[in-house]
Amino acid sequence: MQFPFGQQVPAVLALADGTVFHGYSIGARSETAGEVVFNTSMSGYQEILTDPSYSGQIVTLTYPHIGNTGVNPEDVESRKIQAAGFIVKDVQPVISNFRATQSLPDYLKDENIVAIAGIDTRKLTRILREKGSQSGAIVVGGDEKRAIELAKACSGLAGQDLAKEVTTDKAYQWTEAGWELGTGYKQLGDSKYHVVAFDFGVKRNILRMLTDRGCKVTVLPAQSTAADVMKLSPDGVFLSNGPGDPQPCTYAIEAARDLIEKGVPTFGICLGHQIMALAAGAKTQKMKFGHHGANHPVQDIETGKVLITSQNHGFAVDESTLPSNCKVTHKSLFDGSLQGFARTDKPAFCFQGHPEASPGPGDVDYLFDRFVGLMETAKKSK
Ligand SMILES: NC(=O)CC[C@H](N)C(=O)O
Repeated sequence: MQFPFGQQVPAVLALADGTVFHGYSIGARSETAGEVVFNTSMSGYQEILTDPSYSGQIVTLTYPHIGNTGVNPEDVESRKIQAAGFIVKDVQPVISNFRATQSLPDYLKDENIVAIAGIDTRKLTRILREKGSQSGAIVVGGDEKRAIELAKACSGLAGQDLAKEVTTDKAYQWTEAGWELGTGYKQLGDSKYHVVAFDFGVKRNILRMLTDRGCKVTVLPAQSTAADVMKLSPDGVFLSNGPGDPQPCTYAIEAARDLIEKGVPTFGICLGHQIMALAAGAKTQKMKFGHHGANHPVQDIETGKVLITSQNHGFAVDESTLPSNCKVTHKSLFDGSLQGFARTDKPAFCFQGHPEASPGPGDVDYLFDRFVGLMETAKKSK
């Protein structure tokens, strides 16, 4: 095996089923455990690492060459790396990108993230697809026994409320808009709407997509109540993405139910979609290996159009449990699972995938316009 960074620091990855992979460390010299999931995106490793929805998960990328474009301080979806660990096939020793300020391995080391390269990620992905996601552990130094022990001791994500772990401590205003070559991130111009966003682990690009559409955004901690939100007189409420199991987030389910009942225009993404479903009385369940990638086909049921979407979820709403005041708007063409629904009695809708992409295609960004449309209609009828 060739070690591209000179020094060979062995590392081992073990799965809870006892499978072991030997490779080399490209991050912190430590150990980590988490649920191992595979992501099929070909680019966007920095956005993936910093997506708070990956908290508690060790991510492996199916694309084999990672690190080619280095990292930069702009392409982050939150303030730090959130994934519990990282697994890749080959890390490139040469960085080629005009925006790069650091190599991926140096970034992983600086952020104290345990990561392994040089393993057969295709074999690993096949195991996860066939048997389903499972716990795993990476141990730098290569102690197989220790890695198996750690993997077996890691309990997985079902029943875990991680939204309250990753959320902001305090409310804050968000004014950063989309990125442009030459100028970088723009700032909010004139604002037309005030959106209150629940931070269950929100990705920054979601907030930028709202700012780009003239929304002034106030971000609130996950455990804020409907009364906290109403005090801010919002035109709309946004329920963010986030890690872990939606079911134990009872505080969020209750707040969402109250706000939707009051008729406040509401938009939910991913964990926010699951919370909106639970608030409506539907049920969620753990998926076998989830959806993680930037190339997932989803059908818009109203138009029949097929959209290529970004996805990152391990739980899903059971469509058969949706009450009659919810209509299905989107479905996955990979496995037929529910991807979006709208309330028929209230101005509220949600999407399981990631319309903000980052990384990924922008096929579903019209959902942000739909949210603005709901706020506009509500404003006019006031
Ligand atoms: N990206 C997300 O919001 C993920 C939602 C939830 N944690 C899941 O895995 O299904």
